[in-house]
Formats: sequence, C-alpha cells, structure tokens
Amino acid sequence: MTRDALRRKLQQTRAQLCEASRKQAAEAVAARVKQRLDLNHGGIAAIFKSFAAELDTTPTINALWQQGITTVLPVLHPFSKGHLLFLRYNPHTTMIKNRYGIAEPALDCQNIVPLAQIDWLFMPLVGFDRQGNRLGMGGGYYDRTLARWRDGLLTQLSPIGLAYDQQEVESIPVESWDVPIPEVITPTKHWRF
Ligand SMILES: Nc1nc2c(c(=O)[nH]1)N(C=O)[C@@H](CNc1ccc(C(=O)N[C@@H](CCC(=O)O)C(=O)O)cc1)CN2
Ligand SMILES: Nc1ncnc2c1ncn2[C@@H]1O[C@H](COP(=O)(O)OP(=O)(O)OP(=O)(O)O)[C@@H](O)[C@H]1O
Repeated sequence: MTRDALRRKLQQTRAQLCEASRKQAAEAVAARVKQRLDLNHGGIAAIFKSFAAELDTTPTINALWQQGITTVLPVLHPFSKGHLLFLRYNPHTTMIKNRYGIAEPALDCQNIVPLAQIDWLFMPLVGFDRQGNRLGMGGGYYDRTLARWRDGLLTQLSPIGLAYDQQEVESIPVESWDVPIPEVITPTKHWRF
C-alpha cells in the first residue's frame, strides 16, 4: 500500500472510533505520559492541540500543566515553508486558527522556545510500525524537526509519538527523509523501539 493510501485508511479507522473509546484513550495516554515524565525532572514538553479525529491531547496537556511543566505547541512558520516553531502555551495564551484549522498560539516572538531547550517532543501520528517508523499528515513538518534530532544536534530531546492502538500497522513504507522515533505511547502500551 502507498503512504497516501495507508494514510487515508488509518484516518478512516480512527474516525470510526466511538466517543466513549476516544475519551478513554485520551485519559489512558495522559496517565502513561505522566508516568513517562516522572523518569526525568523539570523540563519543557512540546505537545499538540488535537484536530479532527486525532487522539485528544486535552487530558495530557492538563497533566503537563498540573505538574508545572513548561508546555509548548507547534506553530506553522510564517515564511519558512514546511517548518514549525514552538511557542509557550498556558491557560492565558491567545490562540488563533492556522491554515489547517488547528488552534495555535498567536505568533509572539517572546514566546518562541528553541528546539534545543525542549526535552520531550510529543508528536501526532497517523500510523506507526514496530520499527518506530511513523506516518504523519503528509506536510513533512515533523520530518524536518526530527532531521535536526537525527543529526545529533538535540541530544536532550526525546521524540515520543502519541496514537490510538488502532494506528499500529505491520509496516510503514519508508522514504529517505523519514526518521524513526524511539517511543510511541498508546492507551494500552508504551512502545520503545
Ligand atoms: N494537531 C496537530 N497539529 C499539527 C500537526 C498535526 O499533524 N496535528 N502537524 C503535523 O505535521 C502540523 C500541521 N500539519 C498538517 C499537515 C496537513 C494537514 C492537512 O489537513 N492536510 C490536507 C489533508 C490531508 C488529509 O486529509 O489526508 C489538507 O490540507 O487538506 C493538517 C496539518 C503542525 N500542527
Ligand atoms: N528533512 C526534510 N527536508 C526537506 N523536505 C522534507 C524533509 N522531510 C520531509 N520532507 C518533505 O515533506 C513531504 C512530506 O513528507 P511525509 O509524507 O513523510 O510527511 P509526514 O511524515 O506524513 O508528515 P509530518 O512530518 O508532517 O508528520 C515530502 O514531500 C518530503 O519531500
């Protein structure tokens, strides 16, 4: 199956999950993220605001805030196409909708946190396999972010995918630019590849 066909199929699968299992999945992932954070101290976490049928990160974000962890969200770079910035996010942050309709902090340079200061990069996945290969929305945004990590420039950073169990597949067709990730958290399992 091509990446596009697999992406469509997995998006369909996750769109079919019922409200009750979505809610349960979101809570279960938040609990596992909390356990994961206990392994390190302090720190800055990059998370994402869920859209469409993505795993809902609201309980995870609340858990991060409760633990006093500085939380940042991805913002589409205003002119460097395909790149992300990460901006501080707290309950008072002014939010806007980006061109995909995803909520992001309004761009204020004072709130930009360089990737070199981020400890945990929680990423949205459309699919993943047991080798740690990932499939995203197809924009290459996280690929570009991970490229810097792969090149050894961000040794403090732990990339961690968040997904429903149903997003695990036998194998993801890999492209040259794909960077496998070391961990994925689903409601029932903490994968370490
Ligand atoms: N919640 C969330 N935030 C995120 C991401 C994400 O995947 N999830 N991103 C991760 O990269 C970045 C935004 N990337 C995106 C890339 C493409 C589309 C999108 O909807 N593309 C097509 C439809 C593709 C499809 O339905 O398969 C479109 O433009 O219509 C959305 C977000 C940054 N923020
Ligand atoms: N490091 C990179 N440098 C330049 N272009 C890249 C890089 N990584 C990916 N791309 C480009 O981004 C596009 C989308 O890649 P891909 O289909 O792998 O996205 P994805 O992994 O599903 O999305 P995302 O990374 O946003 O979650 C590809 O056309 C690819 O050429």
